[in-house]
Amino acid sequence: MSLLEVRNLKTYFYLDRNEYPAVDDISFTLDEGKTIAIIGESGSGKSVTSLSIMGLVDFPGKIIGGEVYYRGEDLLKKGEREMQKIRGNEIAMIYQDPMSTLNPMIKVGKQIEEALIIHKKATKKDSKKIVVELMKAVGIPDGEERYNHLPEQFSGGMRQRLMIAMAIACNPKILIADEPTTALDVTIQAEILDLLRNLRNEYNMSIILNTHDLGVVAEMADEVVVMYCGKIMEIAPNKELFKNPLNPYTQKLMECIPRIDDRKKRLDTIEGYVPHLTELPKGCRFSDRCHKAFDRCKDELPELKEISKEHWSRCWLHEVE
Ligand SMILES: Nc1ncnc2c1ncn2[C@@H]1O[C@H](COP(=O)(O)OP(=O)(O)OP(=O)(O)O)[C@@H](O)[C@H]1O
Repeated sequence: MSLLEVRNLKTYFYLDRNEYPAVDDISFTLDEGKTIAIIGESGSGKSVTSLSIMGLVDFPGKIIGGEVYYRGEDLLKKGEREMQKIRGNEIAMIYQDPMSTLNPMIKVGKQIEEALIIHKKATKKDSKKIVVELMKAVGIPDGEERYNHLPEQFSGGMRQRLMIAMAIACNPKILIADEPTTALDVTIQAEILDLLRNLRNEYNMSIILNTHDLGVVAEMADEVVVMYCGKIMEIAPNKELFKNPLNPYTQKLMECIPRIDDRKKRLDTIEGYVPHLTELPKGCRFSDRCHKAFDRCKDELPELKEISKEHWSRCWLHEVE
């Protein structure tokens, strides 16, 4: 049994009496100790997928179908109380902007401690010791002293480390990292990725990594899910995907991989733009921008099919090749 199994998940937004399929019937599994990367341009549904797993989708969004099995139990059937026990404790999330998680008015040590006191019923004395250890584990020395500092006294990279310390405080089985390095400069990005990799190995965590950055994917992921406009376009093991991208969308993303001397360039250089959910093409969602599209692509949505072992792709080209 996989640690996490997302099955036919559908999360739609409801605006002006219309429904918009932000996440549209997606399935994937995550095994213990593994990292799955979800990639795709802005608006493809990566964050909404993560929020759906965490039970954090708010109005006007709604999960309207599917299952999210964690250790065999469907999280979508759990009430808010049960989900509060799971969030932070079993599945934790880090975001692009640490200040969305850190309270600017509260000492950082206290903030990291909170989860330990709530979920692990740790005493004040024990928890302070654990917090100092956690700070050390994420690369913040002098924890005893820095425990009492406010978030503003830390640099951007250090705040990211604090957020990671908060996320791993209860030793979660799954860490969801939503664009964890996008806002950081290149050297700090590399340090944070190293940290995540080390923590994954040390704590035997599984990671769901949302990113635009294929360089990050190549270094971190065991498996890759490529999303576009709410649909999975391709899934494959990491090496296989980079060696043999089957879907024209993935191929285009790969063409946009920044060169080593230009790492900051992001993946938004495919010609055209991601259609808004209000104006999705009738057929394949990528058909308007696809260099290989033909008539059928404009009219009918292809299924996601296993083209070779563990390598799935959604494209009519596979039927004619
Ligand atoms: N609160 C909301 N109300 C309406 N639509 C929303 C809301 N949140 C997300 N969406 C829509 O859902 C779709 C998926 O958004 P999502 O944030 O998951 O994309 P993403 O792949 O994570 O993009 P990014 O890389 O920019 O974070 C987008 O079309 C977005 O406009």
